[in-house]
Amino acid sequence: MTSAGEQPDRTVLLTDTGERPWRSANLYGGDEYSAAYDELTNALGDFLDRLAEARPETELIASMTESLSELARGLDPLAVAERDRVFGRRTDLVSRGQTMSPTVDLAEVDDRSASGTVYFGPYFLGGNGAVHGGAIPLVFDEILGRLANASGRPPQRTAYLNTDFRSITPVNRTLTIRAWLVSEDGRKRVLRATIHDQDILCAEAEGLFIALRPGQP
Ligand SMILES: CCCCCCCCCCCC(=O)SCCNC(=O)CCNC(=O)[C@H](O)C(C)(C)COP(=O)(O)OP(=O)(O)OC[C@H]1O[C@@H](n2cnc3c(N)ncnc32)[C@H](O)[C@@H]1OP(=O)(O)O
Repeated sequence: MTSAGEQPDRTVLLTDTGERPWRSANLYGGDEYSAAYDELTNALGDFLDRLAEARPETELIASMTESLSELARGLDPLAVAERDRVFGRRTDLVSRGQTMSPTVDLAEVDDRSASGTVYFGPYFLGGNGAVHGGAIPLVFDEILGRLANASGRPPQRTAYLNTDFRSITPVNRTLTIRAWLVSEDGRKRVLRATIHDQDILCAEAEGLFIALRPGQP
């Protein structure tokens, strides 16, 4: 633990270029708008990570609060209907243009499986170096949801998502994530996923996804 005033050890957090591992190469090949939006969500995620690590003085807290409030006020008149929003809807971006869950960077994806990496920064810390137990199902829902919805399948919703925490999931490490289709029966699709820290199984999950009927919300 770092006391107030000391610099936290960033050596495990940053690459030699000074970038956080999960903040690099975030494009699958999007357009200029996507690239700009990606930069925005990267900056926001980076801010959240640094805020989570910091112990600012009262004066800085007040000044950051004012800056953030001003930015929020600037966005107020720009609110649009859900279908027209950008946040979380950019499938051409590795992050999907969102900061709610850590970026799941999928290197291999086919109709039945997906694998890649995930990196939980300090924002996702639960305690004692372990990722918050709520953030892990979030990532499983993200990868299983993407796989369930892949390859032109009708939109799916998660009916259940059962997670087993097998050992702590460490923050600030690049972890391996895998997901695969287990079975398909009419509208029901069962998928499983794992997160590993090298050869250590951190967590695993099973999800049931149901294909929505036309008009079903
Ligand atoms: C930009 C894009 C990015 C894309 C990338 C996006 C990534 C993120 C994806 C996130 C996805 C989500 O989190 S979605 C948000 C979280 N989930 C939800 O809010 C879902 C809330 N629940 C529902 O809406 C509903 O319960 C449904 C749709 C799941 C099911 O309702 P339904 O359509 O009426 O179907 P129903 O007849 O009840 O069930 C169909 C069959 O499934 C079985 N079944 C249903 N629920 C269960 C259950 N919990 N456990 C066992 N079995 C179940 C039934 O017994 C039945 O079996 P049988 O009798 O036929 O054998």
